[in-house]
Amino acid sequence: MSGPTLAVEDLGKSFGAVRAVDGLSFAVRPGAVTGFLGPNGAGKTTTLRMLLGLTTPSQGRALVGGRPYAEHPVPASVVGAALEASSFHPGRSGLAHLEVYAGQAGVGRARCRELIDFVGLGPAAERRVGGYSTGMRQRLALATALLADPPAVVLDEPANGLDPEGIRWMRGLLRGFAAEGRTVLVSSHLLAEVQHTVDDVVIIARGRLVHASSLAELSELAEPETYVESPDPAALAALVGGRGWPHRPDGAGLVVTGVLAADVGAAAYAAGIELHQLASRGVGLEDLFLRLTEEAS
Ligand SMILES: Nc1ncnc2c1ncn2[C@@H]1O[C@H](COP(=O)(O)OP(=O)(O)OP(=O)(O)O)[C@@H](O)[C@H]1O
Repeated sequence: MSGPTLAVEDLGKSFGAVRAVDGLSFAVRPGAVTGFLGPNGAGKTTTLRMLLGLTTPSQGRALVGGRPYAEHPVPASVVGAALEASSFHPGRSGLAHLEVYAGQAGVGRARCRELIDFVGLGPAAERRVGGYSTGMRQRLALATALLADPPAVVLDEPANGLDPEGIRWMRGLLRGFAAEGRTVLVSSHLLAEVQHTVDDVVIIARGRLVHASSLAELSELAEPETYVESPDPAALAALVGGRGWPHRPDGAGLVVTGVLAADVGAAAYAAGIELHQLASRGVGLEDLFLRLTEEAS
């Protein structure tokens, strides 16, 4: 299976005075999981809604396999989407909900039963959705997205409400979809939440693109940090300052940025400075993510 490329080109959307999406361009390739990331209110949901033909762009276009979503003969068979897990009729059972959507997706009841089991809701299939937990609703939304076995999947904050086991399950599922060649786009406001799931990242803030690359390339931007502590803090400060290394005080020691622990240790040794602590503190990707999105604000 080879999924379609999802692309937005100079996409924009205003709600009155609010510029929710502002000249956004990026592409999402098949065969990979792409994380669509940004702080709350960055414009992720609005972008996904435009990609799925649910919101009309004020500018630019959103394309699925080279054409707008709505121009596909059976759009649900091209992209399966789960945008808002709360938009279920509370009085319907999970299975009945799936059956309502099965028609649109062109599939029968057997597929609904198969999917409800697949997402782990088998025992709750006949229960009213109104009594489902957030995690159960997420699973039901996912089952709905998968009805037509689509080659592309778009999920808005799919980890919300899932417990750690559920998150692991979701991760395995998405990795499996990508391995099959499908296009997988998942939004999140936390990079750490999807860090172990995604191959690529598209980061937005205030409706604008901040960064798009593979996760590996993003990781290279994260600078190493080294914590170092000496019984002679003045000598250590003089050494670090003399080398021109950016640093800041931290507790009894210093945090040196952009320099490996081995290099700090070697310099201290050469200068005859005793160290009591020397530790690498890789900058978390989350810090980098925060920096990138804050710089854009
Ligand atoms: N229908 C609407 N009418 C007015 N403003 C809207 C509407 N939809 C979104 N917005 C505004 O557009 C901006 C982007 O919202 P959007 O929901 O797309 O962000 P998001 O990145 O998905 O955020 P979150 O992670 O909080 O869901 C916000 O300022 C939001 O208040």
